[in-house]
Amino acid sequence: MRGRVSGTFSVIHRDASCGARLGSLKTPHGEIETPIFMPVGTNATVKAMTPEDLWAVHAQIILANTYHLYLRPGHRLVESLGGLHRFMNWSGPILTDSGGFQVFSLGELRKISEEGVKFQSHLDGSYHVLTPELSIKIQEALGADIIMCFDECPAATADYDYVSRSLEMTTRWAKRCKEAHSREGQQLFGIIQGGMHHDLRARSLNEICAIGFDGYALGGLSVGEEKEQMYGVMESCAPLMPQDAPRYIMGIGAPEDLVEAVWHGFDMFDCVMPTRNARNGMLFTSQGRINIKAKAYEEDGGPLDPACGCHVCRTYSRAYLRHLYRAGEILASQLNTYHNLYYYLDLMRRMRGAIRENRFTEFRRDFYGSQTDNHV
Ligand SMILES: O=c1nc[nH]c2cc3[nH]c(NCCN4CCCCC4)nc3cc12
Repeated sequence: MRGRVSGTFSVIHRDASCGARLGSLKTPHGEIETPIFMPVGTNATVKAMTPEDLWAVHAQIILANTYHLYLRPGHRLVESLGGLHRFMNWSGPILTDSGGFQVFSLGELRKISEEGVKFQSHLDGSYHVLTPELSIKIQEALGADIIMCFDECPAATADYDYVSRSLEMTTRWAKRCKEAHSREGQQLFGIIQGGMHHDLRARSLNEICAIGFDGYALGGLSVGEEKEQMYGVMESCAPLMPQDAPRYIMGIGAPEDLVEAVWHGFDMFDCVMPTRNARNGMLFTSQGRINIKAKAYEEDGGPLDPACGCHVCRTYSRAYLRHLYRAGEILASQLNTYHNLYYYLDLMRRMRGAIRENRFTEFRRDFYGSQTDNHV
């Protein structure tokens, strides 16, 4: 069992008007400025983006998934070829999710027990058992800079008693994960559960923090709950979480969710929204979301977002992006993804600037005013 990787995270500045803070997180593959958004690279690729594109949109750290890489191509193969960084030619930091959430969102015929989760692969129906120990060994073999404890994410509809019993097992699994983890320099984050119940959240938070990890994540969110419930959990948990460790909310989220979470004092985020929406023609702009396939853009020779400095907005017209999408061209996914990730990462950069200048509360107010969400 490894102790905490000391001295990797420091809070550089706090905005006195709210919970927002500027941080620095050191990893074996580089230093990360927080608050930060992590593009999702599930199968060892951020879909439609080359590593060069990721650097160009100022990505600092990306996420990959244990469940997917274990099933295909296999963590031992990736390890034998030099690890995930070498395999995908990404020299920056990587965080891997532990697989529990994906087993429940993708796996077939799952059976959960104290040992772990039995499931059938969604790829070929083969049978597998994912345990806390195996999840840690897979993530160590992949060589991620930050790895996550194996946990259970209860459905948003789970009742109080189920959520209570589930968080207790997640705590027992977290202890097993810490016991199994031995890779020097690799950070292990704990995951806090408890559903939408503030008393259960506090219990899970105290139990996970008592074990001691290099960072702490809120799990069990963005699973279909109302925004008010999500924001309520953020508000109740942030003040209870260690001040001197990174705070990560898994699966979050839309731009407005990121602004709200940073305001409460969270540091790290991941979500498929910018990349998945891009492939569906839903693009994020300074004026809100637009649907590029709308007829309104058929003859629009202007930039996707006049306020955006990205290569796509400086080079192509909305009419061209609409044409590519309607023609089913591969370039549509590439250009749309490039812009959406640039928008997300530039939003994080703008939030860091607002914190640095103690004006994050004003930033949050102005952001809500700007998002007309016209959905045209
Ligand atoms: O409790 C969790 N433990 C481990 N990993 C997780 C990943 C998660 N991802 C999400 N939500 C993803 C929601 N996303 C939003 C955009 C559309 C596709 C689904 N919640 C999560 C909770 C967990």
